[in-house]
Amino acid sequence: MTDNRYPTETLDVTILNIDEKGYGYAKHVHPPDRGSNGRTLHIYVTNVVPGDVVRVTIPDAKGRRKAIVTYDELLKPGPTRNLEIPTDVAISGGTPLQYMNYEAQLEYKMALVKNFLAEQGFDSSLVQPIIGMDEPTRYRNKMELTFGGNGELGMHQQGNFRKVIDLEDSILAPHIMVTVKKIVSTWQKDYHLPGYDKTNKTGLLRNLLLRYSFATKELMVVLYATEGPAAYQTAAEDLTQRLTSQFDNLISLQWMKHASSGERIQADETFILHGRDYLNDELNGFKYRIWPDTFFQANPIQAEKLVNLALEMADVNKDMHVLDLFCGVGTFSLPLAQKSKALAGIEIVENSIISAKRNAKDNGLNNTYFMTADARQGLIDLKEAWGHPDLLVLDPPRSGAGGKVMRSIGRFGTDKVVYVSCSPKSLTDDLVWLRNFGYELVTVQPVDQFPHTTHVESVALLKRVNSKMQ
Ligand SMILES: C[S@@+](CC[C@H](N)C(=O)[O-])C[C@H]1O[C@@H](n2cnc3c(N)ncnc32)[C@H](O)[C@@H]1O
Repeated sequence: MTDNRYPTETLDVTILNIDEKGYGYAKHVHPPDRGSNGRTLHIYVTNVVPGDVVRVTIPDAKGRRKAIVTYDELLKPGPTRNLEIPTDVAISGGTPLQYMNYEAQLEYKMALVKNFLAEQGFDSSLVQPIIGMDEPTRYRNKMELTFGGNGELGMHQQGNFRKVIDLEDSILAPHIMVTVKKIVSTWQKDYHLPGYDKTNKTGLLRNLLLRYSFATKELMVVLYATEGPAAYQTAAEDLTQRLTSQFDNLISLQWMKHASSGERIQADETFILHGRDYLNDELNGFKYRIWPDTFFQANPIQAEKLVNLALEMADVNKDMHVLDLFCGVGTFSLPLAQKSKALAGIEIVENSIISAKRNAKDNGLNNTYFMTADARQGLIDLKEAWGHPDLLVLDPPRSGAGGKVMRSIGRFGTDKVVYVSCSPKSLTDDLVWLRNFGYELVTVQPVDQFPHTTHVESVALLKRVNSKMQ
């Protein structure tokens, strides 16, 4: 029911800045009157850049303090707007910065890293100029698409997890993935297969995972559905035919049953429709086997730079024992092992450790020791099983390592720590812990791992300057 005291208002506002989630911020102070008492309305707008003047429609404007909206009309573009991108393109949650020119995106990310560190009293001049991409498009080796309830196949709308925007094309996806997407969408329509409706929890098709190795050219296609393929035999065979006839490099086509209502993409049962269940990839000259659920760096061009930076900061030699905490399938471990005396890796996902061991073997490395464990417990057990490292490299998930793990690292007391982070906020929080244990921040190198998104990766080097224990 509409509240007549607070009618819908149309406002022309100027975007002041872009927040850390990619929303443009504008504010509107209502003129003092009976309805609002001069109250400020904070407006968060999608698809904008700083300085844009946009017209927005806000329901119940005077009754709110905050509104998240998409603009109706761009009245004047801001100075950093990339005018080559059409302004009427609906934007998915994946690329909130795509309307900003690339130089400005890099500046925005530099400022994020510097500001988070400065807020906690670190010297922001230690932050080196960000390393961007020469060609910042179509860089992803993995795309996870979602089927919507109305025949869409694409990405979630920014700020609305229930709405899927059909993906005609994506600035992030290699052309081959866009072609696969089109074939799968046509196939879905031809067989009238319903997409999964998250609200009613009905429908068949849930997600489409695409992996493509730029190095080996191998292509993997994985379909997630609420049922297995048995009742859809003809459709499944035809999908196989459509894809294999188009792509000689399709080395894996899998149908995964995912029956539970949980949002996280997962497989209760695997059905291989074509080829094998993994893909071969390469990074920094090392070979990796990647399964559908294996974590692997998604931008290989920037990931190679990241690994090289970590190696440079680590400055390892053949006398050193190195620990790679949160090691995954060994992206940092293998290059570190090649240059050191011995390397240990700790990781919580058992399949990743199985894969890391195999990857070490496939690459002829025999000085590695991999352990499936939670980071904190792993640090305790490692000393017993393997000894004390000279250097610790860590690459935790976006949420950071957290206080308990950082305190354990502080007590562990290696002379040098190389911290690879995908969130400047959690990096800063974790570095505060290390500072309390007598570590000094030497340098921070941001890397733009994901152009057009708000994410920024950083590699930080820390040295222990006193052994003060907390
Ligand atoms: C950002 S990824 C880095 C992986 C690896 N360094 C790479 O580049 O491929 C973070 C890794 O931490 C692992 N992880 C998450 N929580 C963990 C925990 N509590 N203990 C150990 N590993 C954990 C994840 O499974 C994931 O492989």
